[in-house]
Amino acid sequence: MLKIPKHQVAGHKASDGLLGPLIDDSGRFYKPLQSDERGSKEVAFYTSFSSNAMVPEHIRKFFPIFYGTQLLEASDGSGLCPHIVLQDVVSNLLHPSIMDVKIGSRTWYPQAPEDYIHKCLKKDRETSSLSLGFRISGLQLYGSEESGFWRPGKKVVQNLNADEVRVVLRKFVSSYSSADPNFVPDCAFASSVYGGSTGILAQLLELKSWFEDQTIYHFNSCSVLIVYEKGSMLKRPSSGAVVKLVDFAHVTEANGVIDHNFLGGLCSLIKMISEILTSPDECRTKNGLQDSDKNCIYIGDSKGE
Ligand SMILES: O=P(O)(O)O[C@@H]1[C@@H](OP(=O)(O)O)[C@H](OP(=O)(O)O)[C@H](O)[C@H](OP(=O)(O)O)[C@H]1OP(=O)(O)O
Ligand SMILES: Nc1ncnc2c1ncn2[C@@H]1O[C@H](COP(=O)(O)OP(=O)(O)O)[C@@H](O)[C@H]1O
Repeated sequence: MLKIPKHQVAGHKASDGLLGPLIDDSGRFYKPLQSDERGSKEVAFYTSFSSNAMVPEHIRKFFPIFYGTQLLEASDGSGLCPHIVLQDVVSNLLHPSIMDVKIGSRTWYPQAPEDYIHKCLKKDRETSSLSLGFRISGLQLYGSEESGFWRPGKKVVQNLNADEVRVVLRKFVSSYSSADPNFVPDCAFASSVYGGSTGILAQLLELKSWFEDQTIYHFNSCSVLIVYEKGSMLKRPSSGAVVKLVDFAHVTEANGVIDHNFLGGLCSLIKMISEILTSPDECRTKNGLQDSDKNCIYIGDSKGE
């Protein structure tokens, strides 16, 4: 049976009669094709990517598996609508902590209509995209059985400045997560989630080495999803943290040109995560009290939509 995903952190959502993705119990994620060219462009990307022999095999793990398209009853009640059928990358997780990081200081693509470029430019300027080369588009952090999930509002998350983004990347791997403004990130899981030979940093570096070479696609406005199961982390120190790329509605052909925009944003994210690994204690003062100026950035709760 199709249902609304519980763990979707950004993008168009299926609720209140709106068109959005659906999932089922078999581990598939059904993303409806938007009525303009965005849907068909995303299908075209997945079709091209799936059969492109120039894409190295080890890079495919960074993309959800593509199972074609399927006509399904749309979530908004408008009737049958084609959906892109994808691997649901969080289907095997009970308490996933998820971060959607939109990569690139520029989220528009050169051939886009002028009004669309203006809309994107405005968002890029008002968020950390311009200063950092990426912005957090959506976030959910699992705290504990008692506190459940912390899902700061979409606009609040997107409008974080560079310093606030730094703190959120620390909170993402901390043992406690909440909207409490006094919450000081302890980075307790930094080494097991971000670090290690298979952790997030290693995966991002592997992806980066491909982006240093690949001149097939420009991944405009595409996101890196960072996911790990915190529930199990509380019991055993193995996070199974993964990086997946999502949202290919604005991918364009690279025509032999490096995707500098994506590569630059990726390098910036890598640098920030590396810094957390080299100084995980930065958020704690020597006597254990919080440094309220620097570390206790309150990023609101789920009412901030
Ligand atoms: O707010 P809007 O109306 O610009 O909505 C954005 C969408 O534009 P649309 O309205 O469909 O043309 C926009 O769609 P496109 O990327 O332009 O296809 C995104 O869904 C964006 O969400 P996110 O930044 O990817 O998480 C959406 O942004 P947020 O709602 O997350 O700000
Ligand atoms: N394959 C997937 N499996 C699980 N969740 C996904 C998948 N693709 C996207 N999502 C979730 O949906 C959100 C929005 O996806 P996205 O493709 O960016 O949609 P939109 O085009 O509406 O912006 C992501 O932040 C993530 O939470």
